[in-house]
Formats: sequence, C-alpha cells, structure tokens
Amino acid sequence: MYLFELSFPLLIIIMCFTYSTWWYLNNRWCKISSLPTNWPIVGMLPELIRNLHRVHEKTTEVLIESKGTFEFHGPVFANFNMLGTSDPANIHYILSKNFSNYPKGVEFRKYFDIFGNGIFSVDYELWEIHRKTTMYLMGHAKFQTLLERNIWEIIENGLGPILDDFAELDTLFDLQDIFHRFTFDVICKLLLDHNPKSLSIGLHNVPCEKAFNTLRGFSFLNAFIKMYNQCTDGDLGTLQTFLRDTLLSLMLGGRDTTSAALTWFFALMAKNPLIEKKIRDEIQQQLKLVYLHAAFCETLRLFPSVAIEHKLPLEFDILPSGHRVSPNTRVMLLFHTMGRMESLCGKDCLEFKPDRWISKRGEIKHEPSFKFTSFNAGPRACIGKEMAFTQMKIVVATIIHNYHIQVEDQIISPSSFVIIQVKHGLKLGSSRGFLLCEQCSGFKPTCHVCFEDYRSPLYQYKV
Ligand code: HEM
Repeated sequence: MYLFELSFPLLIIIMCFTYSTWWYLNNRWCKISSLPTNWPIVGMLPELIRNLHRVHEKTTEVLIESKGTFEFHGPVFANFNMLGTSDPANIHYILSKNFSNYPKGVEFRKYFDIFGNGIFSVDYELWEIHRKTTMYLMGHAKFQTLLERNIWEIIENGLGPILDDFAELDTLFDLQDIFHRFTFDVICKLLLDHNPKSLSIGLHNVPCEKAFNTLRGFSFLNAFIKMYNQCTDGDLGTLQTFLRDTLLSLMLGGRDTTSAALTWFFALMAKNPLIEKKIRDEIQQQLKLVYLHAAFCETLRLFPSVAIEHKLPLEFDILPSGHRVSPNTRVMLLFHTMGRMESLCGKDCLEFKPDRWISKRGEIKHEPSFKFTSFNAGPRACIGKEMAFTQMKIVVATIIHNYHIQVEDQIISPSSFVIIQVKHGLKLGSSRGFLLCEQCSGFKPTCHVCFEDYRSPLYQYKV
C-alpha cells in the first residue's frame, strides 16, 4: 500500500512526460501547417507566447488555414479559451443579426478600465444613451463646419510650422508621433474647446489631464452633463468621473485610430509612388478626391486601425459556420485577417490597389460593412467615420500638395496591439525626403496665415 502511494505520483509524472514528448515529436516532424499545437495542460499558450511580437500575422495565417474560424485552447485551469473568426457570415451574425446575444461583456471593461463608463466599454441602456447623445452631437448642422475650422487652425498653427521646422533643420522625425499629436489636438479642441498645443515647436509632452483641467462651457460638455443628470442608473459615479470616462473614450477612440490610418497611408504611399502621383494630380486638379478616398479604404482594408473586436456571448449559440459558443467563450472578431482573405478580397488581396474601390462610373464602390469591417458593423458601427475621413483628407491633401514625402529605409511592420500602429514609428528624413514643392515655399507665406484669403486649390476642394 505504502509502495503504491509512493509510486502513484511518479506514474502520473511519467505519463505526462511521455505524452508531452509524444506530442512534441509528433508535431516537430509532421507539422507543415501553421495551426498551433494543443499541448497537454498548457494548451496553445506556448505558440501564442512565441508569436506575441507578430500576433496579427500569426492569427491571419491560422485563420486562413482554418477557413475563417479557429478555436484557441488556453491552459487547462486558466479559462482562456477563445474562438477567433474572420468569416463574414459569422461577423454579420454577431455584429448585426444576433447583436443582443453578443455584448462586449464585463471582461472587456476589466481589461480596458481606462474607458470606465465611456461608450466603448459599456453595454445595454447606458451604451444606448451614450450612442444617442454622441450621434446627435456629431450629426448637428454646425458640427462639420466646426470640425473643419478646428482642423485648419491646427494645421496653420501646429502641423505647418512643425513640418517647416523639420525641413529647415534637416532632422529625422517620426511621422506617427506627429499624427498622434495632430489628432490629439484636433479632438481636444473639438470636445473641450481647448487646444493643448502638443504640436508646437520642440514637441513637448502634454499630459492628457491638463486638457481636462481647463474645461470650458461647450456644447459637447453640456450635452454630456445633461445626459448624466437624466440617467437614473446610480452606477455612474460622480459627474467628474463620468465626464472623464465619456470624453476620454471619445478622445482615445478618435485619436489613435485616425493617426494609425494616416501613418499607414504614408507608409504605403512610400512604396507606391505612382499611386501617390495620381493622388497629387487629383488634388492639384481640384477634383472630388475619389481616388484619395479609395486609397484610404484600401489602407484600412490592409491595416484596419482596430484589428480585433471582443465579444462575450450571453447564451449558448451556434454560429453560421457551425461553431458552438457558450457564455464562457471569448469571441474575437479578427478584422486584420478579413482584408487578407482571398475568398473575400480576391487573389490580389495582399496588393495595395485603390482602384478596386472605384466603380466603372468613377464612384466609390459600396462594400457591406460586415465585409469591410474597418469601421465595425451593425448597431455599434463607428460614429466617427465621416469625421475621420474629413480629417485624413485635409491632412493628406495639405501634405501631399506642399511636400514630397520620402520614407527612410526601415522595416515597417504592425505592432501587436488592438490598435495597429506602425511598430517603432515611421521615420522620415527631412533632407532627402522632405522637399518643398516648386511653386510653394512652405506653409507660412501661402495659405495658413489667413485662410479666408487662401487661394490655393487646396482650400477650394470639397472634402
Ligand atoms: C480611421 C479612423 C477610425 C477607425 C478605423 C475607427 C474604427 C472604429 C471601430 C472598429 C469601432 C468599433 C470598436 C469597438 O466596438 O470595439 C469604432 C467605434 C467607435 N468609433 Fe471609430 N474609428 C475611427 C475614427 C473615429 C473618430 C474620429 C471618432 C470620433 C470621436 C470615432 C468614434 C467612435 C465611437 C464613439 C465608437 C463607439 C461606437 C459604439 O460602440 O456604439 N471613431 N470605431
């Protein structure tokens, strides 16, 4: 009996060791596929850790091999199982057809507690109130005028002088950092009526909170205060925390997404000079910027700013692909993979081709949002899509019209976060790659002193 007690744990250890060795050898010799091995006890965690630096690329390989949906098994006792999908039928089902069964869930709130009770992390009634209020504000007749005025003001006083300064000093700079600062200043000015001037010569750090300390009466703020007072759900915390959550969510949601898209756009432009020329011609001929719009769609297809969306089902369900989900299954919607699926975007899906977005009549082709998910789909689709396009078009037209951008030799790859940035930034060399065009001696004397009198074609084009 004593001998049995002693040898039993030993037996378990030997069995585990043999099983693991068998798995290892089996997979090492037989494996040609990119699907992760489901190891005893630790599940697929080792493969995840091994690919942490290239999560989006690995996920794409796995999903393409598994025809759009894959079950990830985490360690046995960790409750870390997930179902990843890029199948448009599943995406349509989860985001629209059975929307009510797929809230973001409490987990999302835990991971992204920075959003607090803001629109990105809440579900149900509070989300509905947030959405209604924000949509009302962004749909207001004066919103577009205010937005464009703010963007031009920040170009005139921030972006323009900074870019001129880099050109004069002949220094290397990170375009991604510049776009971060630009979109931060724009969204702060819009929401808080305060320009934190993070885009000033010297590029000083501006703490986020500083902007919140100088809140002044502004319609966005007043509307959210009114919304707070109307909410009877006692879970909202103080007015100050509620406003912080609400505004911070909009600031983060509107800032990093737009700056990432702008950075990828220029990264792709650097590799496609013919496309850049076409866009430059379109701007100079004061056309309607259809081709530029198509180039943005194409950028976001390949590098959707939000790569992953997280859902936690309320009840057991069967997805259109036949996969079962339970209330414990984390469902990951993998937007980065969708733009790289031959079945969805064609054999040339990895190529950057804005023309695929233009119809025979020269208009932008409409793609259903559950196929082109860069702005999400269904009831939680992005509210700021038009705002993002306006911002991106003005910035790109301004830069392309005034400068010739040339990217330094560097490896450009996506970061492994939910928001896909360019890993390590996008470095530009001002001496070689940052030349003023012939007719224009920079921002200052031409357009940005007083844009009322501005006669450049730039000011006249329609965004
Ligand atoms: C290129 C730029 C942008 C992209 C690619 C983008 C993409 C997205 C995506 C994928 C979502 C869904 C996220 C989720 O539910 O987890 C989303 C939601 C949202 N976006 Fe954007 N966005 C962009 C710019 C903006 C801007 C400028 C704003 C303005 C503040 C904005 C406001 C919002 C809001 C409020 C939501 C939440 C909608 C809801 O949950 O009902 N976005 N966006």
